[in-house]
Amino acid sequence: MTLLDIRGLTLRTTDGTTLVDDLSLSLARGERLGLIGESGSGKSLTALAILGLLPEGITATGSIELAGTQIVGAREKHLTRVRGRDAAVVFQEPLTALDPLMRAGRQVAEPLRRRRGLKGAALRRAVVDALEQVRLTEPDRIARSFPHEMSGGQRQRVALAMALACDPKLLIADEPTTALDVSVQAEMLGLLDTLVRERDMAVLFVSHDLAVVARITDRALVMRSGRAVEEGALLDLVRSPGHAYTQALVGSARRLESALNLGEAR
Ligand SMILES: Nc1ncnc2c1ncn2[C@@H]1O[C@H](COP(=O)(O)OP(=O)(O)OP(=O)(O)O)[C@@H](O)[C@H]1O
Repeated sequence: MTLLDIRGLTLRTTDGTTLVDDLSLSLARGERLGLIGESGSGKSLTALAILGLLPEGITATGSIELAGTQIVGAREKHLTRVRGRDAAVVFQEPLTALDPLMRAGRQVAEPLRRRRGLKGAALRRAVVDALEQVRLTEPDRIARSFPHEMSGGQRQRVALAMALACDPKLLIADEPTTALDVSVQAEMLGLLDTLVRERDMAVLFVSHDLAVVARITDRALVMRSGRAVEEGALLDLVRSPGHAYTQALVGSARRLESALNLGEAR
């Protein structure tokens, strides 16, 4: 069953510049897709458009149907219902999602309270549970900490806990590990893979790094200058890129060998 269906999505600035041009893609429940392309190719804007979170001055035309709701042109009231329940996002920089002045526990509590109507002791238990699920040791201490008192990896886990809190059908991960150092990055990708598998969630994984995408998904769409240039199985894209741009991406993938090995192991 189709969960996300994007048809002819075009994103333009008010001065008429086209940033994403006639993009179409679809994702079934539980399915995973990588969105690959170099910086500026339109990946993040596409991810934001799915949640109706486009920045001021950028307008969308075309269609984005998410779990039966048309997102393009939807009222904020409808979008609020969709966010968290149907789709949630984890960004590259967890500080985008986290309020620097609020303890982590309160931030994780917010979606749980709003969506599940939990309060008091039940809410406190759910917060600790959510922090444990993202494998944060000492969840009680983390719950009492402010973002600046945590490591980058811990902050990203808290952001992931918030995104997962309402059990969304689709998790959009926009370069969620790029800001982390390599060993923390590998751990985070492993965790993401496990949590999403356990929950049977669909994933749209945005990255410029083929090796990273290969850890999470085996199908990808390649974007260049706002357009989809190629889509297919990651292994096929790596082994026989049909488009010169994909070829260049593959050529520049520093850890191509590991991408292939991981792809084969899946
Ligand atoms: N608020 C904005 N107003 C005008 N142009 C924007 C805005 N946000 C992004 N853009 C432009 O839209 C294009 C696509 O940006 P987008 O952030 O989607 O790319 P990306 O592929 O995600 O790149 P990165 O990996 O660097 O995040 C870029 O040319 C960018 O400069």
